[in-house]
Amino acid sequence: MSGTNGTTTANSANGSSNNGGNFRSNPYQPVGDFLSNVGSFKIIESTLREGEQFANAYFDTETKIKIAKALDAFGVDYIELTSPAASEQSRRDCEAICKLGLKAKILTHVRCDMRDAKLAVETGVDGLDVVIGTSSFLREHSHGKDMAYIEKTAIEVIEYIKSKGLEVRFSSEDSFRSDLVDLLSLYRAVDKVGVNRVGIADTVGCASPRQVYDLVRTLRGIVSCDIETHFHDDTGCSIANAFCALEAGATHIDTSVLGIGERNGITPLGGLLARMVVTSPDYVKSKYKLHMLKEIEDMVAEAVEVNTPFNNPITGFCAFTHKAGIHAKAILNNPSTYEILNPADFGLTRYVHFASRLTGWNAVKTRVGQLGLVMTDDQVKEVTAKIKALADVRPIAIDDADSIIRSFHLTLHEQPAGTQASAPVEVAQ
Ligand SMILES: CC(=O)SCCNC(=O)CCNC(=O)[C@H](O)C(C)(C)COP(=O)(O)OP(=O)(O)OC[C@H]1O[C@@H](n2cnc3c(N)ncnc32)[C@H](O)[C@@H]1OP(=O)(O)O
Ligand SMILES: O=C(O)CCC(=O)C(=O)O
Ligand SMILES: [Mg+2]
Repeated sequence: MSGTNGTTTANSANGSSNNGGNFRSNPYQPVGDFLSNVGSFKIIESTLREGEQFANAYFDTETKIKIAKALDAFGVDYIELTSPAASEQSRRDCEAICKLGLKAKILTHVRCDMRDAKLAVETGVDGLDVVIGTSSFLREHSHGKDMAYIEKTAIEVIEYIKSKGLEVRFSSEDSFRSDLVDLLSLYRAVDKVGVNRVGIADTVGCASPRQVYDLVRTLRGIVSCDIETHFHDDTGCSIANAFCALEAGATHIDTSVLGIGERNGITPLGGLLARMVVTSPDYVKSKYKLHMLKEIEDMVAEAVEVNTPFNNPITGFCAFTHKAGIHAKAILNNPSTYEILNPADFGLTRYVHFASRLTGWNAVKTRVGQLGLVMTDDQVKEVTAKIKALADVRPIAIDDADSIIRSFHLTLHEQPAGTQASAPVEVAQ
């Protein structure tokens, strides 16, 4: 099929499948680290909790249900919902989603407060994600509680939730600006009373991958329960931080579709899976319906009235577009030369640009073939020069390049004018 911006779909030069033979080897799997969970992590999908905190988000019940069903079909392990303490409708929506009978476990996210916990356990959720800030910023300027109060209340709330037969996670908010000794002693205390998971949250997006690795690794040595992690993207590290957390022994990663959340959001579902499919292809491809990613992102983008960013991993409009001639030639020979992700894994197609001044003759040769025309290599080089000449004057579109190719071809064969098509040709792959 023809692209819209001077591109054409392309498989390998001989037209064979782009996934054959030696398409990808996997040198990225860390080896020799028995704590690493890069090949067995779980996703706590928080579009319907953290995502609702995105500035543009307003999810009515129908939209929440649609998103929850799509995430479930996609294969996420958990779906986290807004606290039922937030509003009466939030509570009703939580109950409605619990009644859908999804495969994913349904969690709701509550303050470390017995009133919130009591309300939440009545909604039908499988578990509660309990949170309280532990940094001095939050202890002084948010809830005003000291560490002794936090530990005592955490234990009460955890024991209460467990007494109701539900799963419970306890997380410190702003973990990376919290005192390490305080934090570890709090986690040790909640681990002792049987919490299912402890959570580390980079609430302000300040952590670097190395800091994440160190903290998770240290925590891994302190608690025996699972470790969940939550990374904001203020400094652009949310995917790298999630990856390092897994390498250090974290078991669960919080995501949201397109990364939506407070401020500029958290680890995006698609971006995380782009990272993880490279590291752990068998696990990721067998667990998640990767072909659904675009549809889910489009659904959420529409619901919150944003466009998918052009540079979004996997689904950005040019994520699999190759433009410069050097790239195009190699991609046409073997896509792995300039692609670490295979678009076919996501139900997508790659495009090779052939209408710019950076275009080389190899890309044009492929296009000539797609148009059903025959030229020698020297002739292709000549017509490539004509495409470049026009592209030096103004941006050119697919129609322009095709017209140049067709006109040139006509001159070669002295065909009468007027037989050339102006529209780009659909090319079957
Ligand atoms: C980092 C995160 O994303 S955490 C999750 C954030 N999610 C939400 O905030 C859910 C939506 N929130 C809401 O609807 C409201 O904030 C509510 C219903 C939770 C609370 O509303 P209000 O009682 O009106 O309080 P308000 O929002 O102004 O302030 C937050 C309150 O929670 C308390 N609080 C904050 N964190 C915690 C905590 N982890 N555990 C217990 N209490 C807490 C604060 O002390 C404050 O209570 P106060 O006014 O009695 O001092
Ligand atoms: O509950 C958590 O672990 C995270 C809460 C949160 O959204 C945050 O700290 O940014
Ligand atoms: Mg958050």
